[in-house]
Amino acid sequence: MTQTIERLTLTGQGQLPDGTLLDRVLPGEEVEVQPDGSARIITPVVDRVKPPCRHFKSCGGCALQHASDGFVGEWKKTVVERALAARGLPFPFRSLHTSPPQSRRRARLSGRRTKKGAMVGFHAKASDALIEIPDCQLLMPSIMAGFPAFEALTVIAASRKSEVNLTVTDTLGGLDVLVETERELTGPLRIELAALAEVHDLARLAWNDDVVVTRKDPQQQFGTTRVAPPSGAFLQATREGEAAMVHSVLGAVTGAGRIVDLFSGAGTFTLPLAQGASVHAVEGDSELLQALDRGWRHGQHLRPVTTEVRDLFRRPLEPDELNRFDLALLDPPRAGAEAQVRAIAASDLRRVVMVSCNPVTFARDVQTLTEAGFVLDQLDVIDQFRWSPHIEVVGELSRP
Ligand SMILES: C[S@@+](CC[C@H](N)C(=O)[O-])C[C@H]1O[C@@H](n2cnc3c(N)ncnc32)[C@H](O)[C@@H]1O
Repeated sequence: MTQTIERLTLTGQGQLPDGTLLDRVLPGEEVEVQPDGSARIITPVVDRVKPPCRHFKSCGGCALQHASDGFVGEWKKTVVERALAARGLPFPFRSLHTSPPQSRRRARLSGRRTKKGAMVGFHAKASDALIEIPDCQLLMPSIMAGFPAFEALTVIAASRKSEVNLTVTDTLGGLDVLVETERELTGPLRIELAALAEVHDLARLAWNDDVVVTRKDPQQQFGTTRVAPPSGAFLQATREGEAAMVHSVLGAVTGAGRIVDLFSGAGTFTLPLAQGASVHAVEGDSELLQALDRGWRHGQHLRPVTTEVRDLFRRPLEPDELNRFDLALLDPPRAGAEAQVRAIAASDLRRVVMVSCNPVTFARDVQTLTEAGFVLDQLDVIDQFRWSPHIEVVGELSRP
């Protein structure tokens, strides 16, 4: 029976009128559901394109390679617009950034031992099956060139029964690799791993919570300042996406001399902001703040930066603490910043910039602010997780 795809869900799956969810389809397409639950496309829409990566059908790393960039961009905009409309909020869209192919600078890969050696890749969607990705179109070429090292590490770290996780990050010094494994780090193993890092020219190699060797500074460039975040630390997914977000944030803070950067991480926004304003960076992870502080101390021509380790879900900055600043920037995790936003609503702050990776919690938090007199003035949509359903936004809010 031929049926028509009604819409895409937030996970990028196509939905039929009876609620059935299908992968790799687009709204308006006529399909037949196959006995294995996959879709046979009967009538494609014009937005359908040939997936650029040959692994797309099997690999779970991408969900939307069958759609044109134009379609994906419009769809991501619509997801944000609908999340805001559901709360009666406007969608003052200004710009859309889409990161290019082969630009992802951080990835969490899985590795497994095989009879011949090891395989490293992404999992198939919702499956234990591991897919090798020699022609991946997502990851930076520098990460693709690191696969011999990842495989050699997997041979050491994994057993035939257990998988290992490899968090790999492209840094200014080369690849930074964190191996998460059940195998314990012993003295002889440490020597073996240090030699492996040498052979493969890794910048840094960490084994669970231990840094085995730092051969080159695993730094990132935040504005004019270089920071070496801890192994496996959060980092915006692409340099291009980060640049677009920093550009939006800097454009939104004109004239603000004292800024509080909430959920600051290792200083992605703090340090570019510190080129023109004094910044108080607040974050729950002390190692990230130590890295930020070290970067600031080595930076040049920066205004004062202070740091504070604080759980902003349990102990948000109170209104009297917020009133010391001209503007608050927030970049919370997916759960949003409910408690912190309530405190901002009750403060005297008149300018807020919100960065978010979840349109649903973003809309909830914006609503709290608009109920306290704020207006969402403009919004930039950032697609740095290309070909995935993830969306980032930067919103600028003010109140008279
Ligand atoms: C989306 S990241 C943004 C980090 C930074 N702004 C950046 O762009 O690199 C969210 C940050 O919130 C921090 N975080 C998560 N839960 C927190 C909490 N309850 N209190 C304070 N910080 C928290 C994480 O450690 C992480 O650095």
